[in-house]
Amino acid sequence: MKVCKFGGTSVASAEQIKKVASIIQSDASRRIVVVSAPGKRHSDDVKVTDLLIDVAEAIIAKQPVDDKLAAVLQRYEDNAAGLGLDQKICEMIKEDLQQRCKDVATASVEKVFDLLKASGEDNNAKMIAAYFNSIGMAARYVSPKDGLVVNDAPERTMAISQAYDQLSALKNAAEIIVFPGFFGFTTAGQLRTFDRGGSDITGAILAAAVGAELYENFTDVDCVFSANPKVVNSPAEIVEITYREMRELSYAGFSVFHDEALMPVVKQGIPVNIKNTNNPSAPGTHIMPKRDASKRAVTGISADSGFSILYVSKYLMNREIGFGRKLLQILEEEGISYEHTPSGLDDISVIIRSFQLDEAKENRILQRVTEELYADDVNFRHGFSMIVVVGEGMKYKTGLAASAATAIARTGANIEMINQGSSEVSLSFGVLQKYENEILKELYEEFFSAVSV
Ligand SMILES: Nc1ncnc2c1ncn2[C@@H]1O[C@H](COP(=O)(O)OP(=O)(O)O)[C@@H](O)[C@H]1O
Ligand SMILES: N[C@@H](CC(=O)OP(=O)(O)O)C(=O)O
Repeated sequence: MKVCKFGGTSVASAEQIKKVASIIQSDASRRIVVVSAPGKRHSDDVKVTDLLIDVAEAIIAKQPVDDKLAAVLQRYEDNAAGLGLDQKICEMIKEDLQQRCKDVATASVEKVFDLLKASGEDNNAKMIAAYFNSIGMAARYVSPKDGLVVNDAPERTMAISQAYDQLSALKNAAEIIVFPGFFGFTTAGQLRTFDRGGSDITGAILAAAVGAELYENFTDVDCVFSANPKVVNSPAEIVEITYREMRELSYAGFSVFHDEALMPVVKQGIPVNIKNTNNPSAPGTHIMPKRDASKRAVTGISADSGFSILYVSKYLMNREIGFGRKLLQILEEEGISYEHTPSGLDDISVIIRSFQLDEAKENRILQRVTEELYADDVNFRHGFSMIVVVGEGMKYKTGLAASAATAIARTGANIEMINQGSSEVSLSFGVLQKYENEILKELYEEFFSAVSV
């Protein structure tokens, strides 16, 4: 059996939802359908999840929500009309949204966001199941309440082992299951959403739970490209990619597949196929445990902004036992995770996602590192991007780092950080954000021009 996830663009309009139905009808092994909230219908459109975030923000600010709720409802009304569905379903969605607004009147900020955001996929799954039924497909909406069990706050939302046991029963369902992506419930019944883009994670959890033969992830591009198609013109298509390569690429900028969606399928070796709802006969990209990496050293190049560097220098740091641990402990106590820690004899840099920092935290960290670790110099710098060159074949290719550095030098950018050491499949560069796109284009030229895929 196959589990199919349809992203926001695939369920953005009635026309798109009709494509989803025919994709499911065309292959009897497509038994579980995971859906996102309606996404963008065109580049200037707003995703329903973002409209719901507006509603949540208004609730928190104690401002009127009626216009904002109306904008959400309008999307469902348009879709219901285009699908020929009874407007009763829109009444049901309106009541659901009003009830959620009441339920969160005195709730914490996190709960307000979670409950409102999750309604996007929940109501869409109900509507899509109703549409499937209306055209004679035996289908049933299933709530994440019936098995998608997640951990408690404050840790980031993740499915716990109980979820896999409970959801495995879906493999015996007689009907096609329509399951909303993006959220689950704790054992105490608390709703929690995954990170943005998290419907990919729901699909992966279900694929693992039922032991699917394939996890199909439908989006709006024919395949995963070797670089972001919005930056590089007509990048090479990736036909096959390993889990490790995909993990590295989706970590930094390959927004087409969420990096947390790999873990559940990797554990069971379930292959993933990224496909296009608008062109389902295209073979797409296959993500698999292993592949022949002899043809090309580099598989893809990704880039992501929003990084900060904490730089610490102290003479004879290399001889001081426990210096790194104490430094990282200070970050841990501030609730900060880190990405890389390149170091020299007397210096260490810690690369951090900037959204975790604020002025007060930074000042506390600077003060503690100075006073408790007796650092000679400590500072934060912001506005960096990470560029990651990825390929299973890289370890066999000499001079690759030199070629990458030369390509970056052509843009005039200074390399602030290089990290190759531990990962066998990636080479990362920290650079000033303003050079990101130019570097991506230069690196693409360096590794992909004049080579056939
Ligand atoms: N390397 C890449 N390959 C393919 N798509 C990419 C890549 N990097 C970024 N993208 C973008 O990811 C988008 C699809 O992901 P997403 O927005 O999550 O879609 P969905 O609506 O299906 O969830 C594409 O439209 C494309 O612009
Ligand atoms: N709707 C949620 C979850 C999701 O996965 O969406 P999409 O499939 O459109 O990336 C979001 O916008 O984050």
